[in-house]
Amino acid sequence: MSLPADLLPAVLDALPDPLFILSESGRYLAVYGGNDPGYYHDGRTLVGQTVEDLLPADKASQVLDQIRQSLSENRLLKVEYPLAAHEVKGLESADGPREMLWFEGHIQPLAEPVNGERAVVWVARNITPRRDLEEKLRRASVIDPLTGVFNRRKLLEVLAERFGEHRRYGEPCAVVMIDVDHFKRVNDQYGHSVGDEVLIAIAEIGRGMLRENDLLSRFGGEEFVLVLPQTDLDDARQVAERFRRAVIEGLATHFPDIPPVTISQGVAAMREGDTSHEGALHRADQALYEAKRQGRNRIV
Ligand SMILES: Nc1nc2c(ncn2[C@@H]2O[C@H](COP(=O)(O)OP(=O)(O)OP(=O)(O)O)[C@@H](O)[C@H]2O)c(=O)[nH]1
Repeated sequence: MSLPADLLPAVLDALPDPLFILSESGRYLAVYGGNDPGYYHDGRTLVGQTVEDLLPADKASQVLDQIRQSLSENRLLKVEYPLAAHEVKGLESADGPREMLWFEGHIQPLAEPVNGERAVVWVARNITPRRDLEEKLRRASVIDPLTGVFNRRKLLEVLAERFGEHRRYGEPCAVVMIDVDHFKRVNDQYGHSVGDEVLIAIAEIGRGMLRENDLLSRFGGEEFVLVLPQTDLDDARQVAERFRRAVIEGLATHFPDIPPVTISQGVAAMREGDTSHEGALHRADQALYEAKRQGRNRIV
């Protein structure tokens, strides 16, 4: 059984995702489907105009390139791109989502020219929820959920990168290992949730005082690691000292009812002879151990 031919326009209009017929020169020749304003704006007003008339210059030129690529390779081309209604002339106040959306475009050359010009069928699917989820997962894979600073996995990734730069270009890089002193007592006397809040506060204090390229990470438990690119041992020691003071002051303000909480820190720098990033990390860990041994609340 085949569908009656006169049903075809209704079918095209019922397509869940919008379908554009675009000429090689970027003119919207027809628009079908995509009628749900929860996902799409009504694109019928675009017909007759070109992508250069309607889109910001960089996006228009990207669309033209993609149309030409699909035509010249004569194949289905899949692309992903962000676009917001306010970027498309004529759609600024149309019904539909207002935020920046992500689309997956499927571009297929048409077998026949239209008005003497080659053309493509461009189906645009709103994939914003999927992109949002991907972004959340990407963040979750590198962020410590309690404190919001980077996790150990990201730390090791960045340290390896920095070590590469150190070995190739001699870029200095310092590592500071930080451990909360007598943290078990905080947990035991004031409860685990107060302990958690102390860790969150330390992370916040750290984030507030670091440079953009510095990386603060939670190594595990009550241990944090700072990576300081372009920093030698002396400068790193000064950063650690500022951090030590900031933590004491910050925690005293946040938690006036608990005795002062301090941190011990081990500082090390990448150096010649290191065969991996593990070298500086290991020395920082040993220095931290020594700081604890010497009585805590100090930097070695
Ligand atoms: N609240 C809280 N406590 C944690 C977390 N992770 C680890 N801890 C606690 O951190 C404490 C670490 O204790 P220890 O390794 O004995 O060290 P410390 O008491 O800090 O003593 P020093 O390091 O020797 O100064 C343990 O009580 C752990 O349960 C966490 O995510 N939240």
